[in-house]
Formats: sequence, C-alpha cells, structure tokens
Amino acid sequence: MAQYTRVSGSVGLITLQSPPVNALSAAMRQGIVDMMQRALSEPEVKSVVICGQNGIFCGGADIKEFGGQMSGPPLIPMIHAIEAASKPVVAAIEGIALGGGLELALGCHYRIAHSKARVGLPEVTLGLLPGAGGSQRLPRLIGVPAALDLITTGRHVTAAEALKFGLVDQITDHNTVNVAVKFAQRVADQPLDARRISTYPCLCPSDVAVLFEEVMQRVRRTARGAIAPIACVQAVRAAATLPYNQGMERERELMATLFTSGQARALQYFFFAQRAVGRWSMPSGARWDTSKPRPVHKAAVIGLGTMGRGITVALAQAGFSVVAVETQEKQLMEAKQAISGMLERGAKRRGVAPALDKINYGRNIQSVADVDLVIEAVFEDMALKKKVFQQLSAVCKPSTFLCSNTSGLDIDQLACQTRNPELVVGMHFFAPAHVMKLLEVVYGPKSSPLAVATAMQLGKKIGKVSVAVGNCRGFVGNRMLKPYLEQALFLLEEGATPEFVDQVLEEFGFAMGVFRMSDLSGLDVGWKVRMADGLAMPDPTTGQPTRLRQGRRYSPLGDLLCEQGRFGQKTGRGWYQYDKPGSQVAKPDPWLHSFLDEYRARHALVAHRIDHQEVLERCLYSMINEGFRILEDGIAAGPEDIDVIYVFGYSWPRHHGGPMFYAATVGLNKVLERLEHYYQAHPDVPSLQPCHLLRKLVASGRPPIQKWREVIKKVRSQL
Ligand SMILES: CCCCCC/C=C/CC(=O)SCCNC(=O)CCNC(=O)[C@H](O)C(C)(C)COP(=O)(O)OP(=O)(O)OC[C@H]1O[C@@H](n2cnc3c(N)ncnc32)[C@H](O)[C@@H]1OP(=O)(O)O
Repeated sequence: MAQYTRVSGSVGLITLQSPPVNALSAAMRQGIVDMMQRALSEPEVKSVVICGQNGIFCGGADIKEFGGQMSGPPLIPMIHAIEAASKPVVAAIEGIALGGGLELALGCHYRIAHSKARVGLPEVTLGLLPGAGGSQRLPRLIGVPAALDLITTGRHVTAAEALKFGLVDQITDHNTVNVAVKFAQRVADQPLDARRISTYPCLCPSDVAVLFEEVMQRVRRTARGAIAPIACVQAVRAAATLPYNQGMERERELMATLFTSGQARALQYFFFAQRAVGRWSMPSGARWDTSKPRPVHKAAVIGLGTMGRGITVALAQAGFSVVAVETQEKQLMEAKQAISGMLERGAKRRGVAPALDKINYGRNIQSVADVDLVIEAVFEDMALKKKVFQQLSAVCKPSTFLCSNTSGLDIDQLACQTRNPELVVGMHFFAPAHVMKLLEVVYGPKSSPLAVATAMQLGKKIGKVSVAVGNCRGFVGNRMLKPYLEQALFLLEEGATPEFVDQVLEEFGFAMGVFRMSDLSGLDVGWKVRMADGLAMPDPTTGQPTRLRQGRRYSPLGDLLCEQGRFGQKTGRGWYQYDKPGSQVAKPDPWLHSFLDEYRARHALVAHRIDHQEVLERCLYSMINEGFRILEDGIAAGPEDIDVIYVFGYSWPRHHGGPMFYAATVGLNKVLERLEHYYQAHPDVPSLQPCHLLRKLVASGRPPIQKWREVIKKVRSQL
C-alpha cells in the first residue's frame, strides 16, 4: 500500500501504491503512518518525500469504505502527525491530488506539482466537506475567497492555477519525484515552524462578513436543497473566525452531520452509478468489455436545426471532422452563422482557437459518402426520417454507422430502411446538445454490439455520459416523463395550479417544475406528437369523450392551450404568462386560473385541496413505477442507468441520487403502498398501478439497490 525506500542517501521516499487512484483506504493510512514513523526514526534520513505510484498522487479517501464501519488509523491525526514531523516532508504531486489526497499534501511542509497535475477538494460533490483539516488549512494557505470558491464548487484546478493561488510551491515539467527529492535535500536543514499551515493566521478581506453573506446566499440559491455546499461555507467561516483547534472541532461537527446524511449516501451512490453505466450490457449478452468500438475519424450531421447545430458543435469541439448537411440554402446559411458563433464563444471561454475549420457545410446528402458515422437530426417525423435513412444507406460506405437523434421513435423501423441494419443505433442528445452531458445510445433488435460500442465511445469522446438503452417509445427518459407530465395535468384538473405543482417540485430540487419546463421546451412539441398518435382532439366532431382515450383517463388541457396559440415562452403565453415572446420570467396568469375554473365547471370536476405530499407522490411515484416497468422490460440494464439519465438529462436533483435510488430511500414498501392508494382512487390511470417488479422487490424483502439486478434477472427469466 505504501512503500518505503531511501533515495540519495538522506531522503525517505514514501510511495502510495493502490491502483487505480491510490485512495486512502484503511490499509493505505496504516501504511503511511508506519512509513512516516520509519522515516522519522532513521537518523540518516533528513527529509521525506511522499509521492504516488503510476503518476497519480492520490484520489482521496476510499469512497467505497464510506458505506461501512470505518477502521484503521483516522485521517486527521495522520495528517497532523505529518505536519508536526521534525523533518521536512515534501508532497510530489503528479496526476491528481483530490480530497483527502490534497488534505494530505496540505499537511506536508512543501508541495511540488507536475505542470499537468490537477488538484481540488471535490468532497462537496459527494455530499461532504473537506473533513480532514482541508476546510481549515486551505483558507489559511490561499485566503478565504479562493478557498470558498474551491471548497463550495469542488472544482479541480490546474497546477498553474494552484501555483498562482500559492497552493503549491513549485511546478515542474520534469520528473516530479526527482525534483521533489532534490528539493527535499535542499530544505533538509530549514526550520519548519513557518511551514505548518495550521499555525498560519487566516487572512481575511476587510469585508469578510459581507463576503460570507453573499456566498451563502448564492450557495443557497444554487444548491437546490443540497446541504453540503452550505456546510462548506460554514466550515470556512469557522476557519476565518475561530482559532485552528476550534475550527477543527466545527469541521468535525459539520462533517459528522453530513457523513450520516441521506444526501451523502445518494451522492456517493451516484458517483459509482456514473461509472457503472460505462459497463453497459445488452439483453443478448453483449457487453462493454467484449465489444470493441471502431474508430471514427469523420462524422456527418444531417439537418441543422437546434439539435443538429449543437451536435455539430460538440463533434467539432472534440476534434472530429464534420460534414454538416442542410438541404435548404437559407437554413444552411443561418445554421453556419449560428454554429460559428457557438464555436467562437465556446473557444473564447476555454481559451483555445475555435474549431471552425473542422466543419464542411453542404446541401447535398451525397457529400457524406466517405464519412464513418452519420447522425441524422431532422424533424421528429418518422416518414421523413425513413426517407433520410434510405438515402443514407444508398449514399454511404457499407461500413458507415447510421445513427438517429430521435427522442423516442422506433429505431428498428429506421434500421429496416437500410442495407446494414446492424449498423443503426439511436443517439438521443438533449438540448442544447453541445452543453447537456447526457446521451442515450439506443439499440434496436438488429443493432450490433459493434455499433453500440462505437456510439458509446463517440459519446465519451465528445464529453457525454452515455447510457445504452433498449428500443421502446420514448426510450428511458421520455417514457418515464410521460406519467409524470400526465399526473401534473390531472392535478390541475383536480384543483391544483401550475405554480403550486412547480413550487413543490422545485422545493424537491428540480431546476424547474414541470409546467415551467414545458413552457421552456414548447407546448406544441408534445401536441404534434399527440396529434400524430390520434390523442389530441382539436375537432369535437370526432366523437371521442374529451377526458378519456382508449379506456384511460386523458387530460386535454395541454391541447386546449395549444389550440389557443399558447405554446409557452416562445409565444409569451403557456402555463404562465411572459412579458413578451422569448422572455424567460414566468408569471402566474389570471387568465389560466379562470380557464381552469371554467374547464372544471364544464366537466363537473370539483376542485379539492391538494397538498404538497400528494403532488410529490403522484408525480414522482408514477414516474418511478414506469422506471420499474422499464427494468422489467429490460430497456435499462439496471437502476443506475435510469438514475444517471434522470440526473443528467432531466435535472433530477443529484443529492436525491436519481428516481430509483430515491424510491429505495423512501422505502419500496411505502412507494408500493402509496401507488396502491392512488390507483384505487384513480382506477382509470394505469400508470398508477404498481408494476410486477416493484411488488416482487417488496416481496423479496426490499434488497438494497445494488442487489436489484438479481431480482430483475429472476423476474425477466420468468417472463
Ligand atoms: C467523519 C469521517 C471523516 C472521514 C474523512 C474522510 C474524508 C474524505 C475526503 C475525501 O477524500 S472524499 C473523496 C474525494 N475524492 C474524490 O472525490 C475523487 C473521486 N474520483 C474522481 O474524481 C475520479 O475518479 C478521478 C480520480 C479524477 C479519476 O478519473 P478517471 O476518469 O481517470 O477514472 P474513473 O473512472 O473516474 O475512476 C477509476 C476508478 O477509480 C475509482 N475511484 C476513483 N476515485 C476513488 C476514490 N476516491 N475512492 C474509491 N474509488 C475511487 C472509480 O470508482 C473507478 O473505479 P470503477 O471500478 O470503474 O468504479
């Protein structure tokens, strides 16, 4: 775990050895304690260097240990002992020093970093704070404003930025360990009193109280109910206002609260869930580790509307050559201008040259003949998409992967238009496609593991978190959204207002409630889909009962708004009113309230008082129930896939872990019981009927979420 060698005669070199990131597990901590004692006891050793194996200093505490009983030497006394050592200790930082890894380096007397290293205190992203002295030492070293920035955001900084802050003493392009060893020899006789950060005064700006007030307000606004960022500010405030020992005591108290909180458990689950989705599998048994992707050098995007533009930018920014096709001259010119602007703004932000020369524009689909992969991003219209796929199949190399950026249409139908259906997959991007992290990679019954592996790899290269999912209407994300939206409309029919429903969902932690989100996306989008499905009924002569479709309850409220030209933000009216079309400030609309009253009267609906609990349970549990159906159908391989999709694609609050993790936290028996209750009250709403897998999980004793896959496998094998 920690290896000890003597180098250059007088330097004790402690090397952290625990792949992949030299995490500070119990064994590692024990190793460091033992090796430090050895270095301090050897009279020939005049100074010590701590480094990490394989070019990685340390990724922090071992997150896997957080779930169990902590054992081994605790981190705080270990770091204190290093700081108190009578011989200089130098941290040689290569690769990363994160969390407890950076706290360990802050306990050393000097820090030398490689120029490509990154450092940071990302504990906040795991629902914690830098609880091994980091919240007390960092402000003492780099000042309160910079420490607040790093600790409340958890962002990683480059070695150059760390040097500017005074967080490291030197950076080097050479072998960091060699440089650190020479440095350690040079400082061997230097006094150490001035190098112990815990003894530094915490230098504060004169308006420190105002600073903390401003930061606290900003953090509360952006935290969306997460408690760790607030505790981080409180811990830094303790550093700024209390002597070190008292600050440490405050750090300990705050950490103890966070450590045992449900939010920390949710965020730590989510850390591993993000990594688990990379280990995808298909019902055929094909897997990430047995399916090799094919390299993609040149890609094409067909259709340069909002989605096509974003996808083009994402590809070009990642260094791919892109052929961007739009058949209409005017639209092509507009798209070119918009894409160039997006690339230029992005490049300015990142301090690099814009990748304008990566893109060739064309109006002719023939221009994609030599590309390795095409992403079709035309309108969400099956007939149009089929035509494009027929053309692509005729024009492209036989080996070209053909992908559709559809948000829910049948991939199989598109694959059937082509010569090589095994090379067809869905690549469902989320708007704005160059910003949003999520990509659903959709495999149809004919998609090959090669095509899935290639799309997953491409997603990774353009910075997306890619999740492989099966082919069904709406895939995972939009399929689960349907019952959620449906419940929100039913709640309006029964007496709620859009403002109240949104308030409850926003208090839960969504960035936007369902109605504000619908106004932003445009109400006409769903209306067109419902019309194509024969659900929306603008013509009363069709004879369908207004609030019933195919024997199920249906709410036409969204259709009625669209019939009035209320499409949301873009028309300045939707579920809310806006000062002008395009404005983003949603205001309650008295017209809408009267409209709802009239609607209820027309349909003899008696408004009743709907409380917070009912809104949350009906919206979330109906969505979660659909999530269980998705697992039962094998559309998602595991709960982690659903949770990652919801956090990255639908602004589900990360500190609740994702819908499936949330269900586990609430208790599956409780979710089941409430669904039964609501289904009894609304027997014409099938999405409220608890699904078989949920019942099965409850019947099998509510296993932890990590064990759900075993139950799912059993349920699926019985189908
Ligand atoms: C009252 C109690 C007091 C207790 C005090 C405890 C104090 C804790 C402070 C902390 O240190 S919390 C941990 C802070 N560190 C982090 O948040 C770093 C997390 N890791 C990352 O950000 C990334 O993994 C990375 C280090 C930047 C590397 O990224 P890369 O993309 O190269 O690889 P990954 O696929 O992400 O990771 C590879 C592999 O390693 C596992 N892993 C990474 N970090 C840790 C860790 N800190 N502990 C355990 N395991 C870790 C990761 O899960 C991957 O493995 P997998 O099998 O593929 O999942």
